Amino acid sequence: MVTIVKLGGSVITEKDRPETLDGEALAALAEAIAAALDDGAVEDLVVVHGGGSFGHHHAAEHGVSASEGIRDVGGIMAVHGAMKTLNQFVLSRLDSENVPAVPVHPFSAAARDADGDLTLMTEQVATMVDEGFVPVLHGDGVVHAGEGVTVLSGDELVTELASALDADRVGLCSTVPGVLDGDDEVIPHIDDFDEVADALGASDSTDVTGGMAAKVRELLALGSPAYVFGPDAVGTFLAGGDAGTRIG
Ligand SMILES: Nc1ncnc2c1ncn2[C@@H]1O[C@H](COP(=O)(O)OP(=O)(O)OP(=O)(O)O)[C@@H](O)[C@H]1O
Ligand SMILES: C=C(C)CCOP(=O)(O)O
Repeated sequence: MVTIVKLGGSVITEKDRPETLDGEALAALAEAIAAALDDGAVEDLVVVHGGGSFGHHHAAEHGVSASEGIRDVGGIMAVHGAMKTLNQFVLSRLDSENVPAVPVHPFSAAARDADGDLTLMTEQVATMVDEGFVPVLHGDGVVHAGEGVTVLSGDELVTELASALDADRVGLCSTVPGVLDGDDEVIPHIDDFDEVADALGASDSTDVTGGMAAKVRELLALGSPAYVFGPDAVGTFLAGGDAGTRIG
């Protein structure tokens, strides 16, 4: 019974201030994860986190996105280094809650072909889970045939991992309480992109990977239901309840 949860970069960082952590938000999420593992609500857990003001700031500055690559090693390392720093904060916060969290840096475990299709190594993630660890992956740079290095979003990692590990539950925790309609009400269920396309926009802050529209698209492509919810609902999601918007 594998659960995958993505901690949105816009939740765990102050997205409009470069390389600024939202320590309180991260601590609350780490506590909720620890509680769900302690009381057995979740058995096998994989955590992914986004870029927030660590990844997206450097990606925008160096002109790299999920489709436009760069070859300048200084720029590549600025993005990757910032993401490793954020990953260290997440690991350390989970460790303080006694969650057995270990890192996986996707830069060294993934590649895109010339069409942009991703290959991600997942054997190590599966073995970590089998051995009782909680792997923590993150949005990163990825080597891309013909482009140099492009951005690999945490959302894309979530969908890859969900199929590879045959996940039972997938959740994206963002700043919003769910996917919102034109009146800012949470849409309880989405099973068709076109029905909600008009309401789906980009991110409010610097984000090179596409905001809510890209998330909904990726999650609809999954075989299993996925949820988009706000930080207050992470416990409900981990406990197996309906949180925010169900997609698929
Ligand atoms: N219809 C919509 N419903 C909800 N949010 C929307 C909608 N359209 C656009 N958004 C924007 O999408 C944002 C969520 O996407 P974003 O990629 O910024 O979040 P994240 O995954 O938490 O961050 P990161 O990409 O850094 O991990 C919301 O904060 C909001 O600004
Ligand atoms: C910008 C980088 C490096 C990470 C993007 O991951 P996301 O925040 O999940 O879209």
